Amino acid sequence: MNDSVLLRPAEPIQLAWPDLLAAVGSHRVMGPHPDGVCGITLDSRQVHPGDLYVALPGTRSHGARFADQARRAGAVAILTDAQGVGLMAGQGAGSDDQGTGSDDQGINRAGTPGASGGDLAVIVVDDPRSAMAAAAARIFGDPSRSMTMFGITGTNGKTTTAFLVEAGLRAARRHPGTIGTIGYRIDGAELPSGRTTVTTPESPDLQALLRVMADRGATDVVMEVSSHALALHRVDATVFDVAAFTNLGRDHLDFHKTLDNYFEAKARLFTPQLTRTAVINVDDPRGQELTRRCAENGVQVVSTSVTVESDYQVISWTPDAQLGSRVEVRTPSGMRTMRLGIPGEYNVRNAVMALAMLEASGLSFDEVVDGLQDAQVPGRMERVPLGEGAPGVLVDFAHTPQAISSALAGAREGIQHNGNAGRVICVVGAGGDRDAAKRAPMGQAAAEEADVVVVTDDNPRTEDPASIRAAVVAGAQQVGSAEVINGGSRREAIRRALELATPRDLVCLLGKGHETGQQVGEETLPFDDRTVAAEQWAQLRSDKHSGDVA
Ligand SMILES: CC(=O)N[C@H]1[C@@H](OP(=O)(O)OP(=O)(O)OC[C@H]2O[C@@H](n3ccc(=O)[nH]c3=O)[C@H](O)[C@@H]2O)O[C@H](CO)[C@@H](O)[C@@H]1O[C@H](C)C(=O)N[C@@H](C)C(=O)N[C@H](CCC(=O)O)C(=O)O
Ligand SMILES: Nc1ncnc2c1ncn2[C@@H]1O[C@H](COP(=O)(O)OP(=O)(O)OP(=O)(O)O)[C@@H](O)[C@H]1O
Ligand SMILES: N[C@H](CCC[C@H](N)C(=O)O)C(=O)O
Repeated sequence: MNDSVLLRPAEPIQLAWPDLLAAVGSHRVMGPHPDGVCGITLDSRQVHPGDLYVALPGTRSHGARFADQARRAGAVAILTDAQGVGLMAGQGAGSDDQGTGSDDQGINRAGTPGASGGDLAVIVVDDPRSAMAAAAARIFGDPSRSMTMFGITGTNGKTTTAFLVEAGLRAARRHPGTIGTIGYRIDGAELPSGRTTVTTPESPDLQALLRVMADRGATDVVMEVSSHALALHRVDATVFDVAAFTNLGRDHLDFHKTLDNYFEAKARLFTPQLTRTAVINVDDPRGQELTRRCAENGVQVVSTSVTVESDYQVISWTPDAQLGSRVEVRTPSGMRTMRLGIPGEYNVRNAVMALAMLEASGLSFDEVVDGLQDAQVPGRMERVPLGEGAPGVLVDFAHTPQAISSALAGAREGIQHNGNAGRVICVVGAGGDRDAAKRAPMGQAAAEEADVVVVTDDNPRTEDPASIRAAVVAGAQQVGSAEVINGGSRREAIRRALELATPRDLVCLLGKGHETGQQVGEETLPFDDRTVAAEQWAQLRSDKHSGDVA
């Protein structure tokens, strides 16, 4: 089944041509005009009849190269940049150009023979991603304006905080939609096309999804806003009532190049065009910087912290025996106490941030607290029960140096609180085709916190797994205090960790969290850390049993 069909609104949509042109801003137009458009997409393979096809420059290609495919699938117009026009002309895509294009804005016509995308109208703009976002919001009726919108950005903690906000909203009997790394849900039920490969969808998919959510009765939407999304204008034309900044750490420098660029991408969210109220973790120095900027640009700020003076300030917190914690927080409405079911100081931060977001939207502590206390997040410090005599096993999505430190520190606090002097054994690798410079720091972070580090593969994608492992091992070996093992494939490494562990130890499988597949080359093979841990434990027991019998 084609996912995009499911994410389109049930009711047909038609945006009149002049309204579309008004939405995209400054432009020039070539070719005959259709009456209007019924949808929008940036992928020629996803075109529905009546769509506007947006031909974007990409990292591998330019969408203009697929204009013919879009036209054959029923696109009635193309939105692109000057480069796209040139490419379509070069391809002869517009061999049947009637040359009847008009200049609606009084700007020069391209006058390029054959550049109109054939019998299609071509709208040419300088920044097709911004224009695409504005057009998408308009085509789908500006759905973000009819719901309370929560956005969360930051290197780590977006998914967790989104789950906490969702749980608080559901406790308050609201009907939240959610959009993020773990898919799309309404009222907790996954949408049929819920499994996604991106955290924040491209604007045509996002606006269609928001329309679907609004039509299905969502009162609120909680969404993760990645730095890619901000840099690539995926959330332009979406207005967030409340947006949160969790932290900035090392990730995605393959895309942003420098930490400052990465921060600037995130900072875009905290401007009046996108956000009304900002909830900011001011323990992070970049959070302090954002607070200063908001004071200048007029976005209202609510601050949260564990260590410095703030609006929502954690006064104390203690880990408890069930890998949870008890938190005392001073809020603008008084002192509050919560018992969280998720461990670690970082989850205290996430929960306080979620509370501040919910109260900023007008809800009260009493309405939301049960949700915050009960929330669990798939693949985040998720325990894998293996039965009697087995070591503790947990699965976590930590795939940055900071996340690895936080998760392992949380795991250590949990077992120490239990009066258990067992070891923390960490299985960790780094993803291929992603920021290579984070690999050694990831190994280092693991070795600083764990007693044993079994280095393995994450999603190798198109890279050589052994070279990725070597980089992680090199970082881990710099530390000197932990035993570091090159554990081979992920299945072998999980087995090795379980073999080494005593029932008092805690085995932490990091990096893949909720993921159910492993990307190897261009393929995604079935792989779920939770299932593989259970399978390998059963195998070890059976091997041991046959050894005993023999
Ligand atoms: C780095 C990045 O963001 N890449 C995005 C980019 O792909 P690209 O530049 O490689 O595209 P391309 O292959 O050169 O193709 C150019 C254009 O032709 C179109 N095309 C291509 C082939 C075809 O047959 N027909 C067609 O129309 C493509 O849709 C594209 O618009 O443009 C595509 C659509 O225009 C995106 O879907 C794609 O995101 C991919 C899926 C991706 O994996 N992105 C990741 C890195 C990402 O966005 N991650 C963030 C961060 C997550 C986190 O915080 O951890 C996220 O929000 O998920
Ligand atoms: N506030 C935080 N500070 C530091 N580490 C955190 C924080 N919250 C979560 N983590 C760690 O980061 C991992 C990923 O958390 P989560 O999925 O909530 O973040 P994310 O920002 O959505 O990540 P991604 O963008 O990669 O999907 C967790 O499994 C945990 O190890
Ligand atoms: N959204 C993140 C997820 C990384 C998950 C980890 N398992 C990996 O493959 O590196 C990314 O695409 O970079």
